[in-house]
Amino acid sequence: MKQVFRIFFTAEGTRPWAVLFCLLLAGFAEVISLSALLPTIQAIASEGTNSAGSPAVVLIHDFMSKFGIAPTLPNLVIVVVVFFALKTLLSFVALSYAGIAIAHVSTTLRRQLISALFNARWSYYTQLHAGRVANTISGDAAFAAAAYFVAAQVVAYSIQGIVYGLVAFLVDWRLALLGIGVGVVIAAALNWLVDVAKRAGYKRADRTSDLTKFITDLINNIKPLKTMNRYDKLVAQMTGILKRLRKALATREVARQGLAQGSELLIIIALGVGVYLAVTIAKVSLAELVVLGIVFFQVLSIINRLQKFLQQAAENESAYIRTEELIASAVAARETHTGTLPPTLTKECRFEDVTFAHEETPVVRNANLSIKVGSITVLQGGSGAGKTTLIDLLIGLHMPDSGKITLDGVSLADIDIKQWRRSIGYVPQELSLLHTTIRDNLTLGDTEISDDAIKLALDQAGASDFILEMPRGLDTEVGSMGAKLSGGQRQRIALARALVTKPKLLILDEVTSALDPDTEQSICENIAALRGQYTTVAITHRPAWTEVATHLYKVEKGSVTKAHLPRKAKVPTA
Ligand SMILES: Nc1ncnc2c1ncn2[C@@H]1O[C@H](COP(=O)(O)OP(=O)(O)OP(=O)(O)O)[C@@H](O)[C@H]1O
Repeated sequence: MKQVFRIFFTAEGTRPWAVLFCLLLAGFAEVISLSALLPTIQAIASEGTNSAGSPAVVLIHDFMSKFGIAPTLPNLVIVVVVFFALKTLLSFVALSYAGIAIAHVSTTLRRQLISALFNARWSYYTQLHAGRVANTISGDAAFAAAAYFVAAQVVAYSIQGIVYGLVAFLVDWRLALLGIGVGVVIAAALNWLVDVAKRAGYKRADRTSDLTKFITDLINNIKPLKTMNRYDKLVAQMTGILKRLRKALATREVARQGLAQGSELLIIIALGVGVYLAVTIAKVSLAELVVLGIVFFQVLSIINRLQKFLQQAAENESAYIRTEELIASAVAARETHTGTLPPTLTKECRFEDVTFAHEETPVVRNANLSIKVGSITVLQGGSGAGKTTLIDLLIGLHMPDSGKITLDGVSLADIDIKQWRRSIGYVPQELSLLHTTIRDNLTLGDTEISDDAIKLALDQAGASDFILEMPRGLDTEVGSMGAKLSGGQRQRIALARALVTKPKLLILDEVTSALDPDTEQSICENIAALRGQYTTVAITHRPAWTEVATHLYKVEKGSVTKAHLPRKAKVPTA
């Protein structure tokens, strides 16, 4: 219940106080309308002034006399109808607004999540599961918005419940107390079903997330799994998750039905007992009995609906909480670069005694190296030696634990890191393309990149020929993660993507590992011909690269040493 109210009052951009104000006004209108009902029925039944002393009748008489309206039957009927219509209109406005705000809530949550994710530091992504993000963006955010709407309904019905309770007090306080007592007993008796639904809601959210994470992993690894026909054990694990999800859904449904049927039964019993006590013990008049009957029935059905909405809110609350948790974790992992200086690269990038550890494990130890502008610097070393980590430090994805990295003598810590990254062209080791066209993979949505720039980058990356042979050329769809292309074609498109913005620094991590020697040779020569224009750092063991390299460093267990080039760099004349 606490969470439900928190969601209603804190969901961004939903104007909870305006909604609450409308609902309170609606409640006030309903008190007037219902209070006018008692003298109206008395007048119709010609019961005279039997209940003239009832607080409800006093209230309505006072109210009407304030406005100079005589308490005649037609006037009373008008008050009942007008104020009931007013209540309906205000409730309609408040709940319609809350309904419209659903889209706003889900959009806001999604926007917050996307923004937080893209501003998080690199180490956060290494733990983040793509499936969880996909599940939250597509599913949980929508459920979370539903949680907000249901929370608004809970608030609306809570106010209505209070209003009816108040009217019951105005008619006959003893019976009102009895009715409210019965309502509380019914609510308490069935509350465990709300808890059951809440637990089922959390299980549903977690199992759905597990399922999405699992299936995302399987699809990403589908080729080896299918090739080796080894997916059956993993699919069996997924069946386990499906079973648990089905159980959570079944529990939720049983709890829902139990609540619906159970509360109906208890309401009928309570009404029967209430009418009997009202007639035999309290000896209320017919008019009072009718009004109390209406009020009781309404109070009990409000409790019924309130519990139903509370149950729904409890089910959906899990999605809201999980979405908030993911946003909070991404916000907590926000990159904390404070540098503001514009990056320049006219002389060199330097590593000065740089040390870095992943968690507790040292990966880079007192590294010193210099990447001269216009050079082709090759890093070589065994697997796990720390080459990619050195590059990640240069990009600013990690910050050194000690020592510093400088650009033209200025510490990277003082440089505007986003601007620095805008001047880097990067081809990662594990490359994967976006599921769109070749053109979109090159421009990455930047409409200012011209077709001429694209053509030049493709030529430099040795990708023009095979694209020209494709019937749809640049508009060819590359498939999921680029699966419709060969490994070498993907590498060349990734290289063209890095070159298309004419970066200051070109970082190539095993960029030609999937290419035949001739294609690799021609790419190396292209890069060598561009030596004056680009500063290139390449992680590679391929001889074609050492032939064009101007500097060579060996990386072993995180230590960097300068090495001699096997032979003088062969630099073709441009
Ligand atoms: N995010 C991380 N968290 C913890 N340890 C990591 C992380 N990334 C890399 N490592 C560890 O750091 C070490 C260096 O990894 P790195 O990727 O820099 O090696 P590499 O020289 O590029 O290897 P390869 O040639 O195989 O790609 C490895 O032992 C690796 O397990």
